[in-house]
Amino acid sequence: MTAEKSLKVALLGCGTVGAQVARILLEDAAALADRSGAALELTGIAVRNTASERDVQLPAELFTTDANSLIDQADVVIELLGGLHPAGDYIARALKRGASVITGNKALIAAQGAQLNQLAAEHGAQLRYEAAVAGAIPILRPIADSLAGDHITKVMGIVNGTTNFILDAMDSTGAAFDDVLAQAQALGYAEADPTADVGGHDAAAKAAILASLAFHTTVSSDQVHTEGITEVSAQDVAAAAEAGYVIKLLAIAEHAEAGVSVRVYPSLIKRSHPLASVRGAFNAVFVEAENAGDLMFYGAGAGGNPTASAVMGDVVAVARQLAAGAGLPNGSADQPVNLLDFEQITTSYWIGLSVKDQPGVLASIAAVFGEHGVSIESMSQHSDADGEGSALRILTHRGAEAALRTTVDAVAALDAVHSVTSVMRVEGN
Ligand SMILES: NC(=O)C1=CN([C@@H]2O[C@H](COP(=O)(O)OP(=O)(O)OC[C@H]3O[C@@H](n4cnc5c(N)ncnc54)[C@H](O)[C@@H]3O)[C@@H](O)[C@H]2O)C=CC1
Ligand SMILES: N[C@@H](CC=O)C(=O)O
Ligand code: NA
Repeated sequence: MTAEKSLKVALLGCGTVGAQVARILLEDAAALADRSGAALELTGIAVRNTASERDVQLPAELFTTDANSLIDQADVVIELLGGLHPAGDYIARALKRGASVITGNKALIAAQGAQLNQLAAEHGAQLRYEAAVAGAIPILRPIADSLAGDHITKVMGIVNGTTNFILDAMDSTGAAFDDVLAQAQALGYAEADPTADVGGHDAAAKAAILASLAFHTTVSSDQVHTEGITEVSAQDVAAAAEAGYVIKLLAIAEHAEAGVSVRVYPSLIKRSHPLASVRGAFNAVFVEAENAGDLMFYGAGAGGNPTASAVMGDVVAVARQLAAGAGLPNGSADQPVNLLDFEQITTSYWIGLSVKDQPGVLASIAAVFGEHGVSIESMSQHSDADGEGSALRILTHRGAEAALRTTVDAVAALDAVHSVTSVMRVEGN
């Protein structure tokens, strides 16, 4: 079948993801036209340097440094530059012209998604960003469309491939943090500035987008409590493994009666939990909804080809709408929600202590927990590596974050305690 309509597609960026998107647009042109109902004509690729060497061979005449001219003649703009500027300006320019936009830029959407969605709606354009969260995994459309008739109560998952790759390698091979990060960068998983990955900010942007769609509201990344994995040591990983746990960087968005909480932190989960088996740069997202119950989405969370697949899914969806001449409402109604302070959330703690090996120590520590109303689920004691004292590991029942923190501070102040060697939250118990 030959498509009668033709849509001009402008691509901004030809890095890890952009190059694969260009390849698919050119290689799969016939199939894409069939599925879209319109031929997708790649009119140009905006880059910084037209003469740069690239991994994918693409026709030289497509490259330009003039992004604005490309945007100004496009029906569809694919933004794969990353960063807030100039990506945000280019997207706004396209939407104001009524051109639809596809992006994988979670940092931008988590910061300015509400304004950009508004701009799209005002100009009858579409803005789609499935690639921005959990790479290839279809997660935003299931949340925004398939579950639109339900009430989502919780979204919890591993949404950063780089940190999962690092934590997995530390767990399975005992590899050092820096070596594994370099591998993740070479494989195209990491952000241009990898501190966005290891500092938890990339996952926080994704958590904000997930919470916004799941709870029909606007949550921005600066409202997400964010802790990265830079403080997770090889000793933490080994101690967790010994106790039957694995450490994962989790993004959690919860809608309870008291309000909404959105947070990212490294967390212990039991080895038997499905999230524990998410290896390498894979991602997995659990969604709990009132009527649907529990759903799990799993797949490649990063990398050029997987992410390009999500981009292309959005391109075809947009093209179908444009070919059919139909408009599509963007996102869902913005409802105000009460965002909880991080101190108000409930979680359980796994605490490692180095203590003096003398009578009465356990009783004094247990007393502090009792005084703060935090109950202990289990406690184990081993000799310290240096034989100077004892290593204690305490798992608490769920309690308010504020109470757990004050308890740790009070325990640290005890004479019998040399140091607090690790504090980590436990999820999925
Ligand atoms: N790599 C991955 O696994 C994933 C990436 N993403 C997102 O996709 C987007 C692109 O990511 P990657 O392809 O990995 O990044 P990248 O760094 O490999 O590619 C970006 C390209 O854009 C170019 N660029 C930046 N600013 C420019 C400008 N002003 N004008 C022209 N060219 C410019 C850079 O030189 C680079 O070649 C980012 O928003 C990223 O967060 C989303 C999901 C997964
Ligand atoms: N840097 C990100 C890329 C995908 O979003 C990651 O590691 O997950
Ligand atoms: Na996705």
